[in-house]
Amino acid sequence: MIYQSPTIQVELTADKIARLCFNAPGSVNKFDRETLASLNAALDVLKDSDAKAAVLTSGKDTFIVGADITEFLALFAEEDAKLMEWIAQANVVFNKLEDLPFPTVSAIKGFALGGGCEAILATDFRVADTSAKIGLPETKLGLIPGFGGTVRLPRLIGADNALEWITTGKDQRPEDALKVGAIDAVVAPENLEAAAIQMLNDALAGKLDWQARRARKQAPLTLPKLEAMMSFTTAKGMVYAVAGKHYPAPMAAVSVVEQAAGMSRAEALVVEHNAFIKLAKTDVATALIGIFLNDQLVKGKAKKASKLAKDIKHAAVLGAGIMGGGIAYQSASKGTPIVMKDINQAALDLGVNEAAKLLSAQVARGRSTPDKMAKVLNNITPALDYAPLKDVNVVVEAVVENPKVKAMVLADVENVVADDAIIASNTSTISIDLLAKSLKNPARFCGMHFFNPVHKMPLVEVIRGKDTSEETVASVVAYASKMGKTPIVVNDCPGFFVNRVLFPYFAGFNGLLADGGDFAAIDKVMEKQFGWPMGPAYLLDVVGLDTGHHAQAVMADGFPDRMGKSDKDAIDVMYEAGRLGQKNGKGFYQYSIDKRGKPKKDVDPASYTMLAEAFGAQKAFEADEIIARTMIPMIIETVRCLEEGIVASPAEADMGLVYGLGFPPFRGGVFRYLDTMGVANFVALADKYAHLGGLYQVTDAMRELASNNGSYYPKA
Ligand SMILES: NC(=O)c1ccc[n+]([C@@H]2O[C@H](COP(=O)([O-])OP(=O)(O)OC[C@H]3O[C@@H](n4cnc5c(N)ncnc54)[C@H](O)[C@@H]3O)[C@@H](O)[C@H]2O)c1
Repeated sequence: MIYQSPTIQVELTADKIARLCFNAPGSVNKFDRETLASLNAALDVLKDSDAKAAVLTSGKDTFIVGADITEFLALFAEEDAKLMEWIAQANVVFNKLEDLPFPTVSAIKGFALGGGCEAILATDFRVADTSAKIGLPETKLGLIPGFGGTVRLPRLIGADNALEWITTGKDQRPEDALKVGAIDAVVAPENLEAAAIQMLNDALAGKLDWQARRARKQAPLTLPKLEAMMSFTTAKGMVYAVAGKHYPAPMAAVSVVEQAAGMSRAEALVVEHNAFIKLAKTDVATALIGIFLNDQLVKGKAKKASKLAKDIKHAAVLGAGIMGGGIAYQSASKGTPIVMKDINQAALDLGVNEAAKLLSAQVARGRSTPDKMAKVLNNITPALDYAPLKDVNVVVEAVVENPKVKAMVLADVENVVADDAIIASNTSTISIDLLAKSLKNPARFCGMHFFNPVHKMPLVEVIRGKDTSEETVASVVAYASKMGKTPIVVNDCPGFFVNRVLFPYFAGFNGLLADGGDFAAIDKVMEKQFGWPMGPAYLLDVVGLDTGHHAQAVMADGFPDRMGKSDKDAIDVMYEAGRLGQKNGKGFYQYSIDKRGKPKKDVDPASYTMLAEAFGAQKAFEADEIIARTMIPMIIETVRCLEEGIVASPAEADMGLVYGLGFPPFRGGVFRYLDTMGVANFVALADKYAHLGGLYQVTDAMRELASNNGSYYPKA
């Protein structure tokens, strides 16, 4: 051993080949400050050793997952000079690696992402095994690569390919990385190090020109002027169309590569550093990094829960409708066989057909095989009676949203399943404590609230009733995770968490319409400016105005002071006119089917006439007022949920909003949004609208936090 630290060990073989192994304590390697410092020291030792060549490898299942994102928020809060010092020092280390006086190769398995990818770019050669996933995901965090990724990658694989990698941030499969020349070989895992060392021996024997390789990475990009102009202009157009105005990092990446194209390595790195620092200070980067960290926290909680969880080997779902069919598909495709029970053969056929359709689409896109598809379908057992449920570990009830039907079904189920089987309900509005009354053993019962469409929406709300046992909660959390979903645990209340905060937002929207607002104009502001995937009118049409109408009544019942209403609102107008939304082709908008068979939305003069009859002449509202009047009620209700312990932390609330409702990720969620604008500024804004009613009244605790200049997330 010629060098050893807690994160890196270097040994020299008899042939004088140095083996630099990243092997940090814990499950993965990452570039935290300690590892960077250690790499620096290891390279100093190597440089002065009698090594003839070096291979970089990992003692873990993966190579290096990237920089340590948990260090980012505190680091980025430092002043520019400090941040520049950190990034410049990191680049001294990566340059040192690239400039070693002998050939180098990376032996890559599993993830080599972000800083991990930038490390392999600094070696002369790269060999990956079939498990490798390589990429530069920094733009997904609102950043660009900062350890030379924007400099080395374009010089290695060409500007077009590099921009695609960097602006999409996607992991690349080894065969795709090989195709563009990002790596030099793909081998079976058992041959990885031998193949890497063979490459070094070939370089030492003069069969591979490692110096020429190195020189190319350090020289300016050779692109004819016209071609360069075309290439960067096209990239900018495409990137803007995909990323949009709210996500500046991908565009910044294109500009950096363009600006640095004719520069030496040293000059190009300075361009990269400056752009990195600018992005690191944006609210967007803070929000996206915050989401990453919150996601880790939620996943950590789920992992902890799995220790207390029952092993779910076999599941059942009651109801083969929109939700039941989706739940069956999701469970089966993630490896938990499921019985799908309905009272109606036609519904069962439809459920199985829907699953088959989703699977065929995956096969067509090359994401699955007919073999796998058959296996998943075999994992779904349609049933018209309860007999096949007697051995399942969990039952998810997803029958019609009717308390009486649900009570009956739950009681029946409890009589059929094993004593220790868990029973969950996918109800969207009915109190879990109320439903629990129909069970003999309410400890084994909780809510498991999926979102529509189940296969796409990442969130599952797990609702703890007052009698639910921790083992039940943990088991349902573990089952949701196994289904590939992100579970957050909330306490029981009308609307649970997500719908409880959504309906105040709809109330704000209704208020605007009652004052003459134009729903299409409101949708435009909320989509284009605030960043929601759909504005409130469109969302109501997609959810269904019957569902919206019903849920609104449940919320009014639960929170009469704030959500009770005496006047007819726009939801009532649409519902009473039989305009149920997308499902019957008419809601706020009207719908037809386009050439590709997708629903197409158009403005319908009839709905304007109806709204004008109910609320009088139209009035134009400024974008700021539209945002304030819809968002203030949602924000205050979210805060109330935290204060009442419905949701456990700002992090989980924000993940619920982002994953369950599509809250704009670049804003990070309600609590991040509040911290970014300043709680005091929000309170002042809400006070301006306080005359609009209870939903606009901030809580005492918010006011106190504002006066103490406090925040919901710890200040970095
Ligand atoms: N659709 C959504 O967007 C959505 C979202 C989240 C939660 N939910 C909730 O999920 C549940 C189901 O909603 P859906 O939209 O799938 O409804 P749906 O009407 O599409 O399906 C309900 C199914 O239940 C079946 N059913 C009725 N009584 C039954 C019984 N006794 N035993 C077995 N099956 C029975 C019906 O035949 C039908 O196939 C509801 O509680 C709803 O509130 C719906």
